[in-house]
Formats: sequence, C-alpha cells, structure tokens
Amino acid sequence: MLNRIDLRGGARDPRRLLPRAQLDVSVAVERIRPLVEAVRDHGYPAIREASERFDGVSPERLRVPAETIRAAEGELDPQVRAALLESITRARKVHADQRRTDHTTTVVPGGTVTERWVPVDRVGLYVPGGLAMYPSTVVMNVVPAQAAGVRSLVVVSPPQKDNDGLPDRRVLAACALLGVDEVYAVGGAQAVAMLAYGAGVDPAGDERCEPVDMITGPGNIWVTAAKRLLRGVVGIDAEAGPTEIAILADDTADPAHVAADLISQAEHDPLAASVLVTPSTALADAVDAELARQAPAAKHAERIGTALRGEQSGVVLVDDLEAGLRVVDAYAAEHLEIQTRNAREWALRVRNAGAVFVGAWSPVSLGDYCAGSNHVLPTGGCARHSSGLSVQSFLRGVHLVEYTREALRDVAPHVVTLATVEDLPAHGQAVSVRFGGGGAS
Ligand SMILES: NC(=O)c1ccc[n+]([C@@H]2O[C@H](COP(=O)([O-])OP(=O)(O)OC[C@H]3O[C@@H](n4cnc5c(N)ncnc54)[C@H](O)[C@@H]3O)[C@@H](O)[C@H]2O)c1
Ligand SMILES: N[C@H](CO)Cc1c[nH]c[nH+]1
Ligand SMILES: [Zn+2]
Repeated sequence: MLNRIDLRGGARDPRRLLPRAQLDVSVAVERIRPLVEAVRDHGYPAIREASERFDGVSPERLRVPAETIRAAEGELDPQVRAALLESITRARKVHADQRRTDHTTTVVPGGTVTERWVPVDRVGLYVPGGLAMYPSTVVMNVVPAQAAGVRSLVVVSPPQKDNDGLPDRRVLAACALLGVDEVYAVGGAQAVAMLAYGAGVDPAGDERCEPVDMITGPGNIWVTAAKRLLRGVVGIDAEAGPTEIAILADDTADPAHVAADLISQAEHDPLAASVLVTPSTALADAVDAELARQAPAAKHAERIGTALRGEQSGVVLVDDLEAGLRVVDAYAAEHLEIQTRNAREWALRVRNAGAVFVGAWSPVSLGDYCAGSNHVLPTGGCARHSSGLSVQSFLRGVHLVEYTREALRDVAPHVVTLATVEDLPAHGQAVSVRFGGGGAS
C-alpha cells in the first residue's frame, strides 16, 4: 500500500526520496497574498467575504459573545469534560515545570548580566477547524501561554456551518474551561491576517480585534502560508502544517500497532505524511498487510487512503538501524516513534524531530491528547531548526546589564579599543566621558 523506497546497499539522499507535500507552501503564499492584503486594507468586509467563500458562512459579528462561550461549557458532555480536564492538568504540570527562571551571572565584581524571561504581551492562538475539530489544540496553545504569564490571549477558529457560524462547541467549551473569553469565529489565512494587523469585526466597525504581538498554532497549508507571509509583521512560532509521523522500527515492533499509528496521523489531512523506516522486510510486508486491513475500515478512510498513497508517505528500507537513524534525522519528522529493541537508547541519539515517542507504549495519539507534552510541533523539516510550542515560545529573554563605576572603569580601555577598531569613536567617547573626557582614566 505504501510507496516503497529501498535504500539498502546504497548512498542515496533520503531527503530527495521523501518529498514533502507542503513543499508547495511557497505557491500557497502567492495564492493567499491578495486575501491577506485585503484584510489589512479593509478588515471586516474582506474577512466576511473569505468566510463566505471558504467556510460557507456569512457571520454578522466575528467575536463570539462571552455568554455563548460559557453556555458551550455548560453543555459539555461529562466524559469529554473529564478528558479535557485531565489533558489540561497534565499539560499544566509539564509546562509550569518547564518555565525558565531569571538568572544572574556575575561577570566581574560589580558587573552583572541578568537574563529576565518576560512574557509576550498579547498573543493570537489558531485552533484549526476544517476537516477535524480540535478542542485539544485549545489546550496545547493556551496552557503554555498562561504558564508563561501572557496577559492577553485571543483564540481564533473557523466558523462552522452546523453551529450558526460559530466555532465548534467543544472548542468554545475548552476556551471556557481555560478561562479564555476573547474568541473570534474566523479561520484560514484571513484569521492570521486579522490577528497580525487588527481589524474591525462587525459591519458597523464598532468592535475591533486589536493586533497581537505573536501568533501560534497549527493549521492547514493556507494557515501555514499566511504565517510564513506575515512573519516579521508579527512573531510566529514554527510552521505547524499538515501532520507527519515517522516510525523507526525493527522486527520487534508489532505491525498492527505500527499500522494503527501511521493511520492515526494520516487521518488529519490528505496531505499528512506517514513514513516507516525499517531494516526488516518482514515488518514492512506485515505493516502493508495491516494497512490494507485497517485503513479501509477507518471512519475517514478516504483522506487516510489519499495520505498513505501520497508521494509524501512511504516505507524506507534500510540496511540497519544506524542507517535508519540517519534517514529519520535527515527527514526531521514532526513526530518520530521508536519501536525497536533498546528504544530509549536509539531515541536519545535522535537529533532532528519535533517530538520523540519511545517504545511500544508511547504512541503519538497519547501525545496528541494526554501525555502532558505539547502537540503543536514543527512540520516540513522545520524540526531541524525549531522546537515545538512550549512555555518558552511565549517568553523573551531580556538582558539586564548592571555595572558599578569601578567595574566600568576597569573595562573602559577595551571598549574604547574596540570602538576605535570599528571606526565608531562616539561609542568609546560615551564611556570615556564618564571618567573625565577624552580617554578613560
Ligand atoms: N503540527 C501540528 O501541531 C498540528 C496539530 C493539529 C492539526 N494539525 C494540522 O492542521 C491542519 C488542520 O487543517 P484543517 O483544514 O482541518 O483546518 P484549518 O482551520 O487549518 O483550515 C480551515 C480553513 O482553511 C481555509 N481554506 C480552506 N480552503 C481554502 C482555500 N482553497 N484557500 C484559502 N483558504 C482556504 C478556510 O478559511 C478554513 O477556515 C491539518 O493539516 C492537520 O494535520 C497540525
Ligand atoms: N497530531 C496532531 C499534531 O500534528 C495533533 C492532534 C490534535 N488532535 C489530534 N491530533
Ligand atoms: Zn493527531
């Protein structure tokens, strides 16, 4: 069922052999540019027009009333409430524990540099809502922002035809459980543009969404394209586009589990990538057989089939696990499962992955909902240089430089020398003047 790529006995570059579906983000950027510019220039009418075109709804007001958010919590199924609360509790525990604390280094007696971790003031959190609904993504965005101490949080999520043009009820309920009260029924590139530039959110222009300082959260290729386009206008977390799973497995892995995990992420999007890397032909054959058995029976069989057959998915056959490790490192998957003997040892050697899931009992679905880790992770190879969303994503390190007169005097000649070398004498003078004019004394 999966494309088979045989790297055994050869030295072919795995990056070329495993193309990514969203290499087309740059094409999507050009497609959404006029929409982003229209939202910047006209605000509400442009957003409404895009919602009509892409979401099939034409909302009068984009902001979700506070009582609607509260009512959604009231209507929540008790089992769903319990599961969301468990997810929130575990995520809060992990994210609060990982918050960086301020640190002071005494460089010399009387001279210190303190690194202060200051939260971003206002952030926009994107919660997808096209093919699937993501109350869990509300948790994964909001919990780290709150743990960082962000003061102003706004959630955007696409309007749903079957919910009177409001975001999904479970998404609203998750906002209520987390104490978020600024929510807009806007999705796609238009939501990203609204957050970046700010915009009126009703026909009369009485209500406004004020611009944010940073936008986080996953989304489809259009959301990812808008984030790439607006990076710089606002801060952006890593690109978190169509989901990816890679599994490094040997003959100890259970083919039924491997297939189920590949299918679980293919379920997100026809552009999702599911990749198995293994030295075992027997496992590859058995996983193929399991995929053929499990995939057609899945609820979202059509998009799963499209994702699994897509050029972005496949089985990579390698000579051994060392070669497999090189492949998964080159690929830099959003999620990497290690299902091998001594899984932890292999996992600790991985350099490039959004998150690593170790052994038979840590499937990606656990991390999607209830491990305590974050599921907003870098896709498209961004794991080579970027981290998943965390409490750190919402903090800025600000250096506090504090020297006494004596400490400055001691180092003044070096400052003056470096300023002279760079032909920026006024820099040197700003130090010298403090010690009686021309030169430091
Ligand atoms: N990496 C992660 O952390 C992570 C987590 C959860 C989900 N995901 C991914 O997020 C994505 C969610 O996608 P989704 O589609 O379900 O929801 P989405 O909210 O990202 O996209 C829906 C929006 O796309 C816009 N849109 C649809 N067609 C368009 C077009 N032709 N041109 C311009 N805009 C258009 C619409 O405005 C709609 O509101 C999936 O790819 C999933 O794999 C990633
Ligand atoms: N696997 C997704 C991250 O790529 C997150 C998610 C949310 N709900 C289910 N899964
Ligand atoms: Zn998932």
